[in-house]
Amino acid sequence: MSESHFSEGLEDVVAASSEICFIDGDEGRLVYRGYDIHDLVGGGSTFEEVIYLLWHGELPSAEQLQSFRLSLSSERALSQGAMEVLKTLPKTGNAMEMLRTLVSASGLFDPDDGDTSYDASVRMAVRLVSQLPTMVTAIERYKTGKPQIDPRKDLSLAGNFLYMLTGSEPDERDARALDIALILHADHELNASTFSARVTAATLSDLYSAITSAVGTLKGPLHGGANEQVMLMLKEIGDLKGAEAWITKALEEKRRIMGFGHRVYHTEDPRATHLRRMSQEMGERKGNTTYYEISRVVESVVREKKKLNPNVDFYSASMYYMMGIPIHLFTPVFAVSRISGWTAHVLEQYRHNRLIRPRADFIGIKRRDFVKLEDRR
Ligand SMILES: CC(=O)SCCNC(=O)CCNC(=O)[C@H](O)C(C)(C)COP(=O)(O)OP(=O)(O)OC[C@H]1O[C@@H](n2cnc3c(N)ncnc32)[C@H](O)[C@@H]1OP(=O)(O)O
Ligand SMILES: O=C([O-])CC(=O)C(=O)O
Repeated sequence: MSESHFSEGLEDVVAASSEICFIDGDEGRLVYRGYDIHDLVGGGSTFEEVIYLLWHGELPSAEQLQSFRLSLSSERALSQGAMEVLKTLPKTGNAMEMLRTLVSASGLFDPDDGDTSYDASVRMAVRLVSQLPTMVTAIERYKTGKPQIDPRKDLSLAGNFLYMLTGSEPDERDARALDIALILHADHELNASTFSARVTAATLSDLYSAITSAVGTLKGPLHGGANEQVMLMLKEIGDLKGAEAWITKALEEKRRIMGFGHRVYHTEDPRATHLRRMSQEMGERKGNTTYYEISRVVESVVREKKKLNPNVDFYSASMYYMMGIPIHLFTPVFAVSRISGWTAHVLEQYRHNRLIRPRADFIGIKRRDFVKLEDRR
């Protein structure tokens, strides 16, 4: 294979055709099924509407949305089997690893398990989107030794997540902020986790297997795991006074600054534009803008010295933190949103499937004479 065929990290390689999500990396546009995320957020769309849009290609009518919400909210409870599996996991375990395990285990308890039809996969997708928030909050309550809380059907997906996490009636403004964050994280074309879901689906493996692959891929700090690393960095910086010196030194030491840079965007990530404003608003409402202000200093130094823009993970970190979400749940919350995109992509893969199997640019030794064990030194 010649070198010209090879792109390190598959940069700019087109690996699938898709109708779901369009990114213009030069203009900084993110579009779900033709709708710009700025219009969805500004127009008062909801995460449930966006899930419907990603799956069906159209925004729902009021009637369709009502019945869609009902179908989602009636599938929120985890299976007894999945709850039993949770109890066997170490309480100190990494929350994303626990989520990956619960997703995988839930497949075995799904009533459609073993049914390889497309319709069964759609029913599984409904269950997964509905149950991921329950899995994440069940993990947190298990880790902290708190009693489990049954999901409520009358709340939005975002509101019910906050209710199950805290056990109290969610603040409407917090629920809407989370709802917007879920819209913003819902899909992003062939990002690493979606790609891994599609690779698994393309072998005609089941939806749970594909999503288990995706959760494992999202966990990494170069992908969804970056939001937790951002918050740990902001806490290490600690106060506004030392922020500029801290980040300048980190850049001098050639450290990778989490929450900055992107493979596709060469300009501001359009999601960061919303999340910057939301981080400020959340900080002001909760009476502490320190982490927002530190973030602004970090952003301005990284922009000036490295010409790198913040990505979706940078301002979501301080926004979630001020909302009271524990740092180790930031990436699981990303998964609560991205499950909508993952499932949309897996279903699209099933509809037009071909095995995904690239080649490697082999740089090892191609032929050697075998040496018997007794003759090796
Ligand atoms: C939801 C998401 O997945 S959004 C991304 C979340 N990940 C992060 O925030 C982690 C930090 N960012 C990064 O590591 C990268 O920008 C990535 C992984 C997102 C994209 O990386 P790539 O397109 O592969 O760029 P790559 O890693 O090759 O870096 C290119 C150059 O920019 C530099 N660079 C890129 N991002 C950063 C960063 N965040 N901090 C410091 N330098 C950086 C690299 O050091 C490299 O410099 P060099 O050529 O002098 O060695
Ligand atoms: O697209 C990517 O490579 C990463 C990203 O921003 C996302 O998954 O939201």
